[in-house]
Amino acid sequence: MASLLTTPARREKPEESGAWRNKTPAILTLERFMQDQTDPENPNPSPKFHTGRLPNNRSGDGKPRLLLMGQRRQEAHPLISPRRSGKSSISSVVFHKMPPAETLFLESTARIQKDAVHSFMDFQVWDFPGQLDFLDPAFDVDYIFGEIGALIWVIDAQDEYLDALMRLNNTILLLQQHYPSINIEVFIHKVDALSEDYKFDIQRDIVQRTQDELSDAGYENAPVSFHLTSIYDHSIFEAFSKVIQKLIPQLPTLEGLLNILCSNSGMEKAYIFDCISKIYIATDSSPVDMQSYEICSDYIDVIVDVSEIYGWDRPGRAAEEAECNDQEAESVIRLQNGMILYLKEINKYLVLICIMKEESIKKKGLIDYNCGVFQDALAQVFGLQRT
Ligand SMILES: Nc1nc2c(ncn2[C@@H]2O[C@H](COP(=O)(O)OP(=O)(O)OP(=O)(O)O)[C@@H](O)[C@H]2O)c(=O)[nH]1
Repeated sequence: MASLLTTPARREKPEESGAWRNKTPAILTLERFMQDQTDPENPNPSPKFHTGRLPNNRSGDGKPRLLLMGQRRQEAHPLISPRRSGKSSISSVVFHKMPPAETLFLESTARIQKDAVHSFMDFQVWDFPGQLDFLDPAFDVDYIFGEIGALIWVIDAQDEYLDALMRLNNTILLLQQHYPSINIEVFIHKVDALSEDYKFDIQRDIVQRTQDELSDAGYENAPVSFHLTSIYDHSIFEAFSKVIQKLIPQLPTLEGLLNILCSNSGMEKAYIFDCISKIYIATDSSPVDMQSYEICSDYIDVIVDVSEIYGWDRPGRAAEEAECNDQEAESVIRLQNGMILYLKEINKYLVLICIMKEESIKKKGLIDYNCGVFQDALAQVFGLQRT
C-alpha cells in the first residue's frame, strides 16, 4: 500500500513590491494557469500551449482529427450479431472514462460520431461505423482525410482478420497516393483474451502481410505503426499516448527538458500527463516500462478522485489567481518498494509525475526549484513557438 505523505502544496512568488505573498494551499482541481491566465495589458493572449493546430488546416478550425476506423464483420447466420472491432469502446473508455465492462452495452454506431476532446490540445475523434465503405466513390474522401492528424485502424485480434486487413491495406494505399503524411496507427485490439505468445504471433503476421502489400505497391516507408491494445488494461492509453505524441511538434524539446530535469534532480523517470485522458504526452528518453506508466496513471486517478471529493471553491480564488498565476498542486507518495512518486500540477490539463529513489526526495527544495524552472522553460518553449 502506498502512503500519502503530503497533499496540496503551493509555490509562492514575490510580488512586484518584493514581499512574499502568503497563500492558502491550492486545491487539487488540476486546473491552473498557463492557458487561462489573463494579462491586463493583453486581455486576449494567444494560448501558450500547443493547441495541435495543423499547419495545412484548410477550414481553420485548427483541430486535428483522429479517425477511428475498423471493420464490422457480418456472421454467416443472420441471427448471430456481427463482430464489432471495438472503436466506440476505445473512444468511450479513453475520453469519457467509461468503465470497460460497460462497453458490453454499447450500441452499434449507425453514423459518424464526431467527438470534440477539450484537453491540453483540442482535437476531434471521429468514430466511423464499421460497415461504412468510405472507399465508395460516393464519399467525399477529401472531406474525410483532408485534415486528419492520424488514422487509427482497429482490428479485432480475437476474430478472423484477413478481410479487415485487406481493407486496411486498400486504405493505406489510397492514403499513400493522396495523403502520404497521415500517420496510420493499427490497433491490434482485444488482446486481453490471448496468450502472450499468440498475440505476438498475430502481430507478426499482421505486420508482415501489411509490409508485403506495401512493398509490392512500392511504398516501403509508409508511416504505419502497430500497437497491441485492450480496454481492460493500460495498453490502450499507452497506444493513444504514442499516437498523440506524434502530433506534438515540440516533442523533442519536451523530451530534452525532461532529460535535463531527471539528470539534475536524481529522478529515474518523468512523465507529462494529460490528466483528463491519462495520455502521457512526453517522457524522458529512458525506456518506458509498463509498470511505471501504470502506477503513474493510477496515481492520477487517486489525485483526481481525492480532489473531486475534498476540493472546494475558495471565495476570491479567481482574483487571487489573477494576481499570482504561479500556484499549483503538488503531492508526494512513497511506494512499498521504497520509490517515491512526485506529482506537480503544470496547468489546467497537464501534470508532471516523477519517479525517484528515496534519497532524491530528501533534497525536496532542489526538486521543487528544478520543477519550477522546468515549468518556466515549458511556458517559454510554447510561447516562443507560437510567435
Ligand atoms: N475483450 C475485449 N472486448 C472488447 C474490447 N474493446 C471492445 N470490446 C467489446 O467489443 C464489443 C463491440 O464494441 P464497439 O465499441 O461497439 O465496436 P465498434 O467497432 O464501435 O462497432 P460499430 O459501431 O458497429 O462499428 C463490445 O461488446 C465491447 O465490450 C477489448 O479490448 N477487449
